[in-house]
Amino acid sequence: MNNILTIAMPKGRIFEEAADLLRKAQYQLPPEFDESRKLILDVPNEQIRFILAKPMDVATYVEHGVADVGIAGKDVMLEEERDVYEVLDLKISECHLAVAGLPGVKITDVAPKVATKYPNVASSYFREQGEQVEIIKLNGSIELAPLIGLADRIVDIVSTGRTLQENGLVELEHICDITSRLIVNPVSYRMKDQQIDDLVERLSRIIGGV
Ligand SMILES: Nc1ncnc2c1ncn2[C@@H]1O[C@H](COP(=O)(O)OP(=O)(O)OP(=O)(O)O)[C@@H](O)[C@H]1O
Ligand SMILES: O=P(O)(O)OC[C@H]1O[C@H](OP(=O)(O)OP(=O)(O)O)[C@H](O)[C@@H]1O
Repeated sequence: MNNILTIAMPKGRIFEEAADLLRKAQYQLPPEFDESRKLILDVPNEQIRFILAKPMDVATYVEHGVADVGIAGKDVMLEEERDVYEVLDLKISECHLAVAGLPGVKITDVAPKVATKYPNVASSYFREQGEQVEIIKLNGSIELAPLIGLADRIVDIVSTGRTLQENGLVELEHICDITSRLIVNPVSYRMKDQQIDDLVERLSRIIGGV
């Protein structure tokens, strides 16, 4: 194992907040970080490499050890059980998972349809509630499903509530709060303990506001 610490960064909406956190923790970031289309970026004269992945895939890179650490939403961690350590709540990209639907609709089906990007989270939530449902997996624009008659309800991320509101939907049940987490490959944690402890400590100081 080499001495370069590879950090898997999620592209998309977490990216900016995560990069800000690293900058505040005095990490030097690659000069072309914000505007490049490159997917592997090294920091000159530092033992750090960044890879840019889809948010849903970050834990896959970390689990397979091609990235030592990564930043992933708790929603992703709940949906796909991964053999990684979740070491720090970064308290960024705050949102929550909720059940939503059209207001005032009485569901009479034995197994109402639930559309979601999170089939495992949704299945276990309704199982715990003792409700039988049929899960329909979608990859985005989840709010469309009840509007067009594909599903009776949805399980999705809510942040400002704007998407629900503008589509005439209401939140019915709060499932859990979501933030982004720092995740670590178990072997890397043993082999690169100093670099990873340093990262955790520096980030903790920023998150804790010290
Ligand atoms: N509206 C939101 N507000 C705040 N955080 C969000 C919101 N939607 C998602 N998140 C968090 O950000 C993470 C990444 O979301 P993002 O939309 O960038 O990726 P994605 O869902 O894979 O989108 P896409 O498939 O369009 O790339 C999610 O896993 C979740 O933790
Ligand atoms: O409460 P709000 O602030 O409106 O945010 C919630 C929306 O954000 C996410 O969608 P995203 O923008 O990632 O698009 P998607 O439909 O492609 O998943 C999520 O799936 C909701 O649709």
